[in-house]
Order: sequence, then structure tokens, then C-alpha cells
Amino acid sequence: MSMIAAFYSGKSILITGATGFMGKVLMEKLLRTSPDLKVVYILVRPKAGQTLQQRVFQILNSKLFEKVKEFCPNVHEKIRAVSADLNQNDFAISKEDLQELLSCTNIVFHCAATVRFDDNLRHAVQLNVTATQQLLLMASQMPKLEAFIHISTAFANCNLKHIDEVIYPCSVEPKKIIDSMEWLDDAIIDEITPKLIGDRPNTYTYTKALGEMVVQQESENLNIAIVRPSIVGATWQEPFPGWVDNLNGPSGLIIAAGKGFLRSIRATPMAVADLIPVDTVVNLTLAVGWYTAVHRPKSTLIYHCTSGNLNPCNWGKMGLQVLATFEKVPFERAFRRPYADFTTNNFTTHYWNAVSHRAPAIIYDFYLRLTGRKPRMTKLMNRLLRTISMLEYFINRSWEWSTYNTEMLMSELSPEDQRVFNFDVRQLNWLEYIENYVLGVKKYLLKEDMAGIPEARQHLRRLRNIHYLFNTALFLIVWRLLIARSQMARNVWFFIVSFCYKFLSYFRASSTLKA
Ligand SMILES: CCCCCCCCCCCCCCCCCCCCCCCCCCCCCC(=O)SCCNC(=O)CCNC(=O)[C@H](O)C(C)(C)COP(=O)(O)OP(=O)(O)OC[C@H]1O[C@@H](n2cnc3c(N)ncnc32)[C@H](O)[C@@H]1OP(=O)(O)O
Ligand SMILES: NC(=O)C1=CN([C@@H]2O[C@H](COP(=O)(O)OP(=O)(O)OC[C@H]3O[C@@H](n4cnc5c(N)ncnc54)[C@H](OP(=O)(O)O)[C@@H]3O)[C@@H](O)[C@H]2O)C=CC1
Repeated sequence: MSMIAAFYSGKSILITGATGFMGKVLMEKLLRTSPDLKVVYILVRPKAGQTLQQRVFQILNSKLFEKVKEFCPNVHEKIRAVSADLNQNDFAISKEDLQELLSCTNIVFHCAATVRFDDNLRHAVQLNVTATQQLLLMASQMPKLEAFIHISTAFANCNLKHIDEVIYPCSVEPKKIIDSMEWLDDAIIDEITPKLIGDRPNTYTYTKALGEMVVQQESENLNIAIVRPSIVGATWQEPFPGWVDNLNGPSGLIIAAGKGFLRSIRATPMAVADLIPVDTVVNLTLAVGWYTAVHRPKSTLIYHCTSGNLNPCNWGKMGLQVLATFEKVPFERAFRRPYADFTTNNFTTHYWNAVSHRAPAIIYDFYLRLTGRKPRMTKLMNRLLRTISMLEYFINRSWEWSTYNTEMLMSELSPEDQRVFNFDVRQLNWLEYIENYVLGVKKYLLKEDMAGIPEARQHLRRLRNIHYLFNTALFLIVWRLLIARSQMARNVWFFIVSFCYKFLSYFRASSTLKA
């Protein structure tokens, strides 16, 4: 019997961010391994014309939750969606709901965040810092609370090269930042943002670091732990391999490369790609919840959920495996044949952006215009290049994260728990994982059917022929222009023609002699 699964039985668990990528997998695993848990409260905001119930219904009826229904047939009854907006005062939770949450919750998993790299500081602070502070305040009023688990990111301190499982202070106190967001206007906030974030690349990593400081300040009153995942990718094993449902991290780039939009990227092939499967993160998080509640460590423990120091793999190897998988399972209706390469300096990056990204987009838009359709490729390409420029920071550097606490926790688990809540990334076979990841992107993100593979291959053959035809035509045009204008080009041309003629004559004569 798994001790961790048994621990969650009969418990009331509060999850924020349960509609997000990680939150869904966390909820699924909890319900599958501890079907006897009392209730999972999830804080959800109504969104895009959908009511709360519709959002939850959609999640519980998705492919991800198919397996859980075998173990927990009454899964709908176990989930209690509470209307809440973390951007609002007191989360805009009704009095009755708040009362229930305060009096019943045993464990809190705080996953909600804005993970956008381009968010303005005000919004990022509101969600990643102020909301965390408010949630901690709520937690301090929960008499039955056993543990509060905060999900941060391994990149919160990406301005450092070696990162330990400790909280590093930011130069300005979170309280001061929170206060200043209330009275500063947007223009001033935009102006001071670069100064505040300093050598971090974006508001996301900065506000996650501030969020950790807020957690630390509350750690005397509460039993808290922090989990810091690195780049979270598709599932490795559970509930099935390759599940992914958003474009964050590598997923969007896999689509862009598979559809032939992304042809080159400024990345360091030898840099460590610190990817971590989402089910590994969830297993560690649940184990941390158990350990924090049962063993009540004296100080707030931070757990790095990273792969680099235990089972490193670099971007070069991953990129090659992504391309190899496209050969086996091509994506449908590609714009160009998938091929992508790394560039390593400014000049080659600009050159390939112009030649491989912008020029084909302009030509295609010209073709769309000619055929009476609305041009869209240049806009899409500009967006892709903007996205890449924001991810570049993370694919051109390597970090070292120590994992003492994570390894200590692994050794504390029973063999059964090590199996059921496996977060030992040393067992991960990267090539197999990446292949499943690409397949998962095709199936669950692009919703493409495997039956369409022959047609996708046929389409790629057509693209190859168009490519050859285009290159030949381009060569002939350039050559014709050169011959018309340059004596040297004419001389080279006559030399080649006479050489070919002599070669053919010799070949014909020798075959006549042999005959
Ligand atoms: C298995 C990995 C191997 C790599 C495979 C890559 C391709 C293989 C090619 C072959 C080999 C050659 C090269 C290989 C090189 C390796 C490349 C590695 C890439 C991996 C990089 C990952 C780095 C991530 C680092 C994360 C560190 C921190 C981790 C965290 O803690 S947080 C989680 C991460 N957060 C994010 O990823 C958020 C990023 N997104 C944003 O900030 C925003 O969405 C935005 C990118 C700024 C865009 O904002 P916009 O307002 O412009 O638009 P919007 O969000 O509304 O979306 C617009 C359209 O763009 C689509 N889109 C959104 N996000 C992405 C994305 N990440 N990639 C691509 N496209 C994206 C979106 O869907 C919209 O589309 P539309 O609806 O059609 O318009
Ligand atoms: N994905 C990654 O690569 C990594 C993620 N992390 C961390 O993991 C955690 C989860 O990330 P992930 O699942 O990928 O992120 P997602 O963007 O997929 O999910 C974010 C969640 O937060 C919720 N949320 C956002 N704003 C509000 C709001 N105002 N009120 C209520 N809920 C809100 C979203 O709800 P809604 O559905 O309504 O938008 C969603 O459920 C975050 O703390 C992130 O920092 C750490 C390292 C890497």
C-alpha cells in the first residue's frame, strides 16, 4: 500500500491553477491514486463565455481524465469548483465558499500563476506575488491545514549559474513592490521594470522570485514547502505518455518546426536542456505534500524538480530526435518540409531569419494576394520570431541546480511509493520521451489523426518537388542575369558548356569502341 496515497484519503485539498497544464495533471493523479479523498476544492474563474461548471465538465470529460474514471467513477462528485479570481480582492470568493474553504482544507497546492514572459509588471506582481500573499493569509486561518505547497520555478533565480535549494532575496522587499503597484501609473511601472528585474530576462522569473520571498515571510506560521520545476514538458508515463495541452515551453516550437515554419533557431547545441515531464513534477509535488504534513520539517524545504544534474541531455540531441520523429510521423499540411538548425551568432541568426523565415512568408503572402486571399504568413512569422526571441535566453545557457532535498525525499519513500509516485528522472530515456512528446503534440494539441500520415507524407513529397523546382528556376534566372551583365560569367559558362560537351563526346566514343 502506498503511504502517500493513503495519506490523501479522507483529506480536503485545495488547488489553485487546477485548470492549467500542471494543475490538471495534479488533480488527475490525486483522484486516481487516492479515490477516497474527501474533496478537491479548485479555485476557478469563469472564462470566455463558459460558466464554472462548463469549464470543469470539459476538463473532466477530456482524454486526460479517461483513466481516472476506472478508479474513481464518482470523480465529478469529488471536485468542488469555487468561483474565484486571484486578481480580485479576497479572490472574489463568496462568504459561504470562503467559510467552507477555511474550515475544511487540509492541504493547499498553489499552482496558479501567470507564466507569460511578456506580462507587464503590475499584472505579474498581482498574480505571482500579491495573490500568493493573500492565499497565505487565507491559509493561516485554516485550523485543519497540514501543509501548504507552493509551486515556483527553477528559473526564479536564473540570474545565477549555480542554484541551491534556498531562497535568494531580491533587492527590493516584495511588500514595497506590492504597495508601489497600487499608486504608480502604468508608464512609470514600465519605465522602472528593467531596473527592478535587473539581470533576470523577464517579469515572470522576477515575480516568481518575489513570490518565494513572500512565502518565506509566512513560513514561521505555516508548514510550507516550495517545489521548483524547470521547463515542464509533456507526460512521461502517466496517465499515458506524451500528453500535453498548451504551447508553453518547447511544445509551441515543436509545432512550428513540424509544420515547417521554424527553420533555424539561435540555440547552443551543447547547453543542457533542463526539461522535466509534468507527471514527474506532479509526483514530486504530492510526495512533498505528504512529507511536509507528516514529518513537519523545521524549516521551509525547497525541492528542485530538474533533470540536468541527474540525467542531462542537451538541446542538440533533443533537436535531432525531434527531427527524426517528424520523419516517422509527419504533421499534416506543413508549410515547408521540416528542417531546423541551430545558429550561434548574430550574423547567421539575422541571415537565416531573412532567408528561411521572412522571405518564404513574403512570397507565400504574395501568392495568397494573387489568388484573392488574405495574406497572413508574415504576421504569423513575426509572432513566431518574437516568441523565439523570448525563449532564446533559456536555450543558450546552462544552469546547475542542486537536488539534495529532492534526493533526500526519494530515499524517504517506501519502494511502493517510489513506484507509484516516481520522480526519479534518472530512469528517463530521453529519446523515447522526445518521440512520445512529438507524437503527443500531434495527437493532443494538433488533434491530428494517425490515419492522415500517408497523406502528410504525400504533401511533403509535393513540397520537396516545389522546393527543387523553385531552386532550379531561381538558379537559372540569377545565372541568366549574370551572363547578360558579366564577361567573366560568360567565360565560366562557355568553359562549363565546352567541358560538358567534351566529356559527352569522350563518353560516346569510348562506348562505341567497346561495342
Ligand atoms: C523537446 C524539445 C526539443 C525542442 C524542439 C524544438 C523544435 C525542434 C526543432 C528541431 C531542432 C532545431 C532546434 C531545436 C532547438 C531547441 C528549441 C528549444 C525550445 C524550448 C524552449 C523552451 C524554453 C522555455 C523556458 C522556460 C523557462 C521557465 C519555465 C517556466 O517556469 S514557465 C513556463 C513557460 N512559459 C512559457 O513558455 C510562456 C511563453 N509564452 C509567452 O510568454 C507568450 O505566449 C508569448 C510567447 C510572449 C506570445 O505572446 P502573444 O501575446 O504574442 O501571443 P499569445 O500568447 O496570445 O499567442 C499568440 C500565438 O502564438 C502562439 N504561442 C504562444 N506561445 C507559444 C510558444 N511558446 N511557442 C510557439 N507559439 C506560441 C499562440 O498559440 C498563438 O497562436 P495563434 O492563436 O495561432 O495566433
Ligand atoms: N509550465 C512550465 O514550464 C512551468 C511552470 N511552472 C509553474 O507551475 C505552475 C503551473 O504552471 P502551468 O500549469 O504551466 O501554467 P498554466 O498557464 O497552464 O496555468 C495557470 C493556471 O493559473 C490560473 N490562473 C491564472 N490567473 C488566474 C486568476 N486571475 N484567477 C484564478 N486562476 C488564475 C489559470 O486559470 P485559467 O485557466 O482560468 O487561465 C490556470 O489554471 C505555475 O506556478 C508556474 O509558475 C514552473 C516551471 C515551469
